[in-house]
Amino acid sequence: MPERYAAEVVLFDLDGTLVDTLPDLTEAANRTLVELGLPPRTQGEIATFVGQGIGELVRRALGAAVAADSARLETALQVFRRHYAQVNGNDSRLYPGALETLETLRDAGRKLAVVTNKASQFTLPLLERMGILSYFAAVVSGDTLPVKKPDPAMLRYALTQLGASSPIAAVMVGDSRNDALAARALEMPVFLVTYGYSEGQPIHEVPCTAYLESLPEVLNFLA
Ligand SMILES: O=C(O)COP(=O)(O)O
Ligand SMILES: [Mg+2]
Repeated sequence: MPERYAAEVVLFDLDGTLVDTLPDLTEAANRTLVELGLPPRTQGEIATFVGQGIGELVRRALGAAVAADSARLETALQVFRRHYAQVNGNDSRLYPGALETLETLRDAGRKLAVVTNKASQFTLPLLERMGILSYFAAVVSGDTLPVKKPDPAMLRYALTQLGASSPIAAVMVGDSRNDALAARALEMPVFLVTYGYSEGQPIHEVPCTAYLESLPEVLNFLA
């Protein structure tokens, strides 16, 4: 029997954990690259660029040489925002079991929050479009605070918003080292899904409380 955690709060990462956003991120990135006269990227490449927000995604997609030109980088970011606003959600899908997991947690009286490095202009419409916005009592996005994960401030902010008594009363569920480092800085248990993006790093190299092959497995760890 695994150890069980009496979490009053469950914090969820978004991209690669709740929702497979890679098709739309790839489409927006490639529309951006083509518009700028640069070669498109494969979905596999883009997967390794996701995790630290759209600024990092665009910088990595451009490549180091082009991204070193700050004016081009800024233009590319604006172009990406325009394209992603158009496609955000078109081909994104909830991962198997995500909806059922949120339902079960809510029905058990736990408070849920999204803590994502995705910019808020994209986070809220995506949650709405996936039909899951109403499950969350708080949504902390990549531009809500001056810092992003792995800085633990985003998690702390979510706990404050939910009125959680302490980080020990919460667990985090994510797909990358950014999630793991942020949670571990607060000594919060952290579960990593093995189907996400993990910025191209083998997920089993990232220390965590336990790995989840599917989202509903988190229920086995909650008291
Ligand atoms: O926007 C990103 O790069 C990743 O977002 P996430 O924190 O929901 O994985
Ligand atoms: Mg993620």
